[in-house]
Amino acid sequence: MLTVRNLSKVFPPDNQVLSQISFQVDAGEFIAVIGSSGSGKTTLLRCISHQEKWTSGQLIYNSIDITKPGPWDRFKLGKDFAYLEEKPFLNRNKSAVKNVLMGRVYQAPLRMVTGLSSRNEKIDSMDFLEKVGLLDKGEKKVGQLSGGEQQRVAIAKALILGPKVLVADEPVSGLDPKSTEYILQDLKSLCKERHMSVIATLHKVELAERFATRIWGVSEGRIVLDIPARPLTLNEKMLVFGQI
Ligand SMILES: Nc1ncnc2c1ncn2[C@@H]1O[C@H](COP(=O)(O)OP(=O)(O)OP(=O)(O)O)[C@@H](O)[C@H]1O
Repeated sequence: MLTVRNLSKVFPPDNQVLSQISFQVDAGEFIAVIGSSGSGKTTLLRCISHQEKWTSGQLIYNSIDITKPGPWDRFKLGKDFAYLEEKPFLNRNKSAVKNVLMGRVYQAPLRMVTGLSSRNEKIDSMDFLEKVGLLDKGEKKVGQLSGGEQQRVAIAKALILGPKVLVADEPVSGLDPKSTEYILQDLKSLCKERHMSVIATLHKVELAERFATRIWGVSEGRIVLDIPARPLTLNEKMLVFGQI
């Protein structure tokens, strides 16, 4: 479904952050990306989701080369790829339902500007909030929700366009164990039930081992480990993190 060949990224003037990365992602995979701070995980995710320009390499999505997307490809990418930043932008003064609807900006830009939404759109938005266990908080202002709840609103917002690929940078960083469990379980179910692919950085190895279907270990801008998810051996941890 998604193929990357020889992705390299150099930040000017000469900071080579990713080197010759290649991989293939199938529908329904939940890939956890682990690695030390500064190894290039965020840059990799930003490149995959076209948040960052590639220095070289090729990106093929469903047999189409989208390395340098034109306007139509960009529109399609906006629908099929969702990028969830570590600190996603949410409007704290608007309700959870309204925030989720803002994820529809591609489909109804004018309505999003005017702030009006139809009854059906509201129901759609509530459906997605229900999926992340937040239906009862739909009318609350986002600023009044906990960090974990806000993250779940951001996930619902990312999901409302029905993406095929969700790229998430540290979706559970700073969250308590219960919210962490809830969100990762959610993502896992979405992969299984909707055949969505998730590529997410996770700072704790045991979370990657428990929830993902595949683990990538990134070190110095390369994927040095690519295995079906299972408990890592000490050698594998050393390969990814160096001396531990
Ligand atoms: N916009 C940028 N301009 C220049 N250098 C950058 C830029 N973004 C990232 N880098 C550099 O790329 C390297 C990798 O950063 P990246 O954020 O991808 O690492 P990471 O593995 O996600 O780290 P962390 O776990 O701490 O978030 C770092 O040395 C960083 O300074």
